[in-house]
Amino acid sequence: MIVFPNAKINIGLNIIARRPDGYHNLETVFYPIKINDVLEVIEADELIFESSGISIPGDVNDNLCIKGYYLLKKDFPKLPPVKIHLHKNIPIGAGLGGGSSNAAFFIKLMNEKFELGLDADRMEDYARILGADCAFFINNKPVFAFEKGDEFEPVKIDLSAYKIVLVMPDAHVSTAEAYRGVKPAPVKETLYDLVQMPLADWKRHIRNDFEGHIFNAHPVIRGVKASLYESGALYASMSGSGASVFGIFKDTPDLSHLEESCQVFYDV
Ligand SMILES: C[C@](O)(CO)[C@H](O)COP(=O)(O)OP(=O)(O)OC[C@H]1O[C@@H](n2ccc(N)nc2=O)[C@H](O)[C@@H]1O
Ligand SMILES: Nc1ncnc2c1ncn2[C@@H]1O[C@H](COP(=O)(O)OP(=O)(O)OP(=O)(O)O)[C@@H](O)[C@H]1O
Repeated sequence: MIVFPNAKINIGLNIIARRPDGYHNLETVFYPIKINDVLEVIEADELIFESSGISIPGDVNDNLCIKGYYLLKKDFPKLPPVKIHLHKNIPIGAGLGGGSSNAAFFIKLMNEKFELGLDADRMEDYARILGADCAFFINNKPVFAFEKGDEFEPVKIDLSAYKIVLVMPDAHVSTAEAYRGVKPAPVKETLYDLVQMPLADWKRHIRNDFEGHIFNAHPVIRGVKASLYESGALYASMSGSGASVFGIFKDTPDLSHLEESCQVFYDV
């Protein structure tokens, strides 16, 4: 069975408080975008993980698909071994939730392939264990997220009339690095209300709290955001913990001046 895990962007990201468990409470809006990996699972004699495309740093046993397999295996001991092939297109260290999406799609795939009978809520519960971003990808619809980013309220946002462009500069930011540098603060107005404003007003009201210190550490990312505004973006922001930056445009912009140093994904 083959599935196509997609990426997400964060529209707004406010880090509100540090939690006793070391994580942070936040507010964000997750919006799915059309940059996809390819994930194939077939039955095999032993558990095997292979990947192609962008190389994935770290130990194979830390791959979120393998972690997902062992998580399900604990509760479903009869699960047979599988061979997992992941073709990686979603940039890593990008704030696009690629690994998290792989984990959630792996759970959904296993549920369907082996008829585990899990409903969406139960799959979200498994996904939450693997990472804060993972649960969103179970339903994979635009949502306002709060707590660790793994509790949701539906939100009505439809950007289909616009062109979303995603730029990945030559910089990588790890999520842990991003959280280490941020000062949590309560919000004056909840993002849940702010995203209901007209898109033209987002620029003045909707922020990503990671941008300040990440832009200082990686000025190239600040430059990309400025370029997107200069090219006519109605709204532009770093996604999640970076390093990718998205712009929302009325019409597809000409970003050829960025293409030498950055990877540009049009109309995602
Ligand atoms: C930046 C975002 O992508 C925004 O959507 C997410 O908050 C990150 O979610 P994620 O990559 O799934 O995060 P996890 O893999 O669960 O955690 C990675 C590290 O990020 C930090 N972390 C993550 C989520 C959160 N609400 N508070 C945190 O402090 C913790 O230091 C944790 O050790
Ligand atoms: N399936 C996977 N795809 C990509 N990275 C994975 C995967 N499974 C585990 N990882 C690990 O996650 C790390 C990337 O996570 P990191 O949070 O730094 O980047 P990210 O792309 O911004 O992801 P996110 O937006 O989910 O936080 C990689 O270095 C890798 O070791």
